[in-house]
Amino acid sequence: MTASFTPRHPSAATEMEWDAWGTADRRKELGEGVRALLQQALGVDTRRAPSLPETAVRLLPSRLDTRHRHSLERIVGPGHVADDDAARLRHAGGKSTLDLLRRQDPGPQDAPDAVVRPGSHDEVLAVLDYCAAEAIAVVPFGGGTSVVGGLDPVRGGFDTVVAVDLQRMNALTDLDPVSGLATLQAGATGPQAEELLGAHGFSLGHFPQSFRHATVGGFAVTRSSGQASAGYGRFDDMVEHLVVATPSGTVRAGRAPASAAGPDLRQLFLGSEGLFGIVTEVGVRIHPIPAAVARRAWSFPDFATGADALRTLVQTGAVPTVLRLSDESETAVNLAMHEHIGSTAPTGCLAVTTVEGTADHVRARAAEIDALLATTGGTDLGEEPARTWEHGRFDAPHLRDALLRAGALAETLETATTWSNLGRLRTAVTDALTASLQDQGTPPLVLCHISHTYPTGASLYFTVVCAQADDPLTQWSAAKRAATDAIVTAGGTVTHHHAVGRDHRPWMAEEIGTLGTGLLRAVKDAIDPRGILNPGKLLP
Ligand SMILES: Cc1cc2nc3c(=O)[nH]c(=O)nc-3n(C[C@H](O)[C@H](O)[C@H](O)COP(=O)(O)OP(=O)(O)OC[C@H]3O[C@@H](n4cnc5c(N)ncnc54)[C@H](O)[C@@H]3O)c2cc1C
Repeated sequence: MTASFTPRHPSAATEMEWDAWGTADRRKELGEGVRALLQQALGVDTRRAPSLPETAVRLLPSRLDTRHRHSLERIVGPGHVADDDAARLRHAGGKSTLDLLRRQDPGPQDAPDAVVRPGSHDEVLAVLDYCAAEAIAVVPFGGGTSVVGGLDPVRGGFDTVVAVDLQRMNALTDLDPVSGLATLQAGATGPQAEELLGAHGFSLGHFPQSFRHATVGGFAVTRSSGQASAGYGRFDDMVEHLVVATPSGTVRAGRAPASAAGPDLRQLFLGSEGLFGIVTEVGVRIHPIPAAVARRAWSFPDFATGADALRTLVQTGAVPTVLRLSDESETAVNLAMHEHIGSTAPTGCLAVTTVEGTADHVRARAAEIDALLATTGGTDLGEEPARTWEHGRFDAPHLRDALLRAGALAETLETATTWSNLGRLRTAVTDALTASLQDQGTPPLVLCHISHTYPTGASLYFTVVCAQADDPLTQWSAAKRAATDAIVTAGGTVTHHHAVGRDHRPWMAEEIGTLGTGLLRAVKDAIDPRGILNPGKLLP
């Protein structure tokens, strides 16, 4: 701890809608033109029933008995244990399309029996101690943005399950500007972290699409990757230390700037998805707020040429802060949504680069990047399309809500592989999604982009839109299963940044092998011998 630092809390976070992404003030509706297009091109029945009001949803009754309620209140304080239906419904799952469809079920829906909101590391420890002693399952809850079923209230053989929500733990507790290090409590959301660091002239540089609501602890335990990952790295690259409350005590993992004192314990907790403990504090590398930003958009004649250009950039070391490439379909859809891009952009594949830093760094690096992309098949589209992308980059999930309300099925999935395998994997996943949904009578539109790049490979992010079938949960589950099987067969990872949760769990043994899952199971048994933490997720 830096001697003179006084911990600071940020402004309050905004709470998401119970049945949609984000807050109501950002809600979007589809224009008549888009609805007509969905009807004509995909056969979407845009006159489907309107969404269910909250008053029509029934939950299974809470099983938290009065004794447990009073005991938990004694630990976290009165007012910080909620077992009313409004709180339980808002903690019943994450924000995948399956989650949002499940919220439309009049019920009875399953939900955690109560929501517990501790205010300190010691309170988290005491809650875990109590739950282990009383055999109560615990689902750690950050921002509630999981898209892989990581927050499902799985009881795992226990009678009672509680969500432990970290929203009260959102302070900046330490800052070392000389070393470029900050310590944040795990419940700070993306905007709260930026507000706290921004007051000191720093930024975290982590901007996933879920930035507005996801938390620092959630980023760590899901190994999140933000849109500026080319420049600032994945979240797991940024973590200097973690403090974790477990049913067996406290673990502090990691030491700056580096250490050779045995295996790196941080790696056990990064990606642990709440199975090994509750992360209460995250020490992160921070950056001065950039003095300058250069933005540029490019058009490539096809995806293969564009991907090759990105590879050349990354392997040459001329890496921008943001680097992304949309395929032909995604570019065409974006053009349809933003007519002003369409007036200047040729068809093909849109790429966006931004470079951040000091004015001199930005000028030199942008010139290097521009020269490389111009000689690798890119046509310079100027700054405007890149600005348009940046402006709307956190809003796409609202479009998904509007599509779902209009009778379309819309969902995303992601993977990563080596550069040499990228084309094969993209084709395999696109074909699997198309075949599965076509067979179900709902031919899809499949869009793809690259948004995270490495010297050895890149991620692929797919967006799927089609008409909703009568049972959209079964429809999407079948398509997702086909896509994940194709990913595994074609040599991709089951997840590049969304994590495993409940949805990718059936493929975990193929991903890391049976000895690998056995090793993780042994760690779990050592830390959480009663198995109360997040049952039914990550480990098969
Ligand atoms: C619209 C949308 C866009 C997204 N875009 C991106 C993206 O660009 N990049 C990306 O990486 N991800 C993205 N995601 C996925 C999601 O936002 C990330 O997985 C995020 O890191 C989760 O953080 P959270 O605070 O919301 O965690 P939650 O969703 O609350 O929890 C996720 C998992 O972590 C566990 N957990 C949460 N906090 C803790 C803690 N402190 N200690 C232990 N366990 C904990 C939970 O039990 C759960 O299993 C997106 C999701 C949505 C809905």
